[in-house]
Amino acid sequence: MAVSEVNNDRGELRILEYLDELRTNLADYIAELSDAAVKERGAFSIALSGGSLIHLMGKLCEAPYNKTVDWSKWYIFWADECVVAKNHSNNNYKLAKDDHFSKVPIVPSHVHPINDSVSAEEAADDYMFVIRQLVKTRMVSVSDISDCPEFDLILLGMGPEGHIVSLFPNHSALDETDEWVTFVAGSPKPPPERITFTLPVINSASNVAMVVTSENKAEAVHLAIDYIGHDCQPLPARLVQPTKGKLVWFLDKPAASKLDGLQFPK
Ligand SMILES: O=C1O[C@H](COP(=O)(O)O)[C@@H](O)[C@H](O)[C@H]1O
Repeated sequence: MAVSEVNNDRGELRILEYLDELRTNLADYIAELSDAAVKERGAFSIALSGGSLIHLMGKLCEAPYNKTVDWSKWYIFWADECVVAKNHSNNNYKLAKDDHFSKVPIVPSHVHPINDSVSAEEAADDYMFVIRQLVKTRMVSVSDISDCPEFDLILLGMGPEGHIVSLFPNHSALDETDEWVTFVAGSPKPPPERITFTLPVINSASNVAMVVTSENKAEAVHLAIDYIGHDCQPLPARLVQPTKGKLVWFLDKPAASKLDGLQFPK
């Protein structure tokens, strides 16, 4: 059973009782956005995070989506990446490829992993350059209100302390407004070196999905959605506020359990 409610300030909330329902709902959502973007402009630009999100989008490799989605029009990016080799278990590209993209007919040249053979700082610069080329050819749109790329969809997970991509609470990378991609050294969650989209890029996307499951994230979900106090720094997840785009939260019941005023039908 699903509770779907719109919270004007913090986007649309889709709360699913069972993980299997969440997986189907998420696959439907991604497939619909892909269809719409391909119809409108002939391409679908999607940026992924790592972690549990990748397993939760697994239904896209199954029927009917494996046959109905126009994979040849997908352009795939990573919203964050650990600075480790591509065959390392912490590599977000490897996770997505093993679980997902090796199973559907994506065009290999449309897949844009982060360079793993240079330093974190160089990898961030290099990735900005890659995205800039795709913006020039309009495979990635450009925002008309910032000079940022406007991805059709950015998929985000969230850590139990409210971090998104590799933007951690109270970290200076949260304040980065000049660069599209930045690097993080000494990440509180291993591995220590990462590269990440910055908030202006996330907030310039046409669609942003926050996909969060399990009870250990319930407090951070509450703070990111309900909390309006001014006495402390907001969680990174609360700073996800697309300027013109649409924000949708996909939550399971345990992750949503601390939301104010939430009632599941009996
Ligand atoms: O460090 C990271 O963690 C978040 C959340 O991961 P999860 O496994 O708890 O869902 C992930 O979205 C991000 O890409 C990753 O770098």
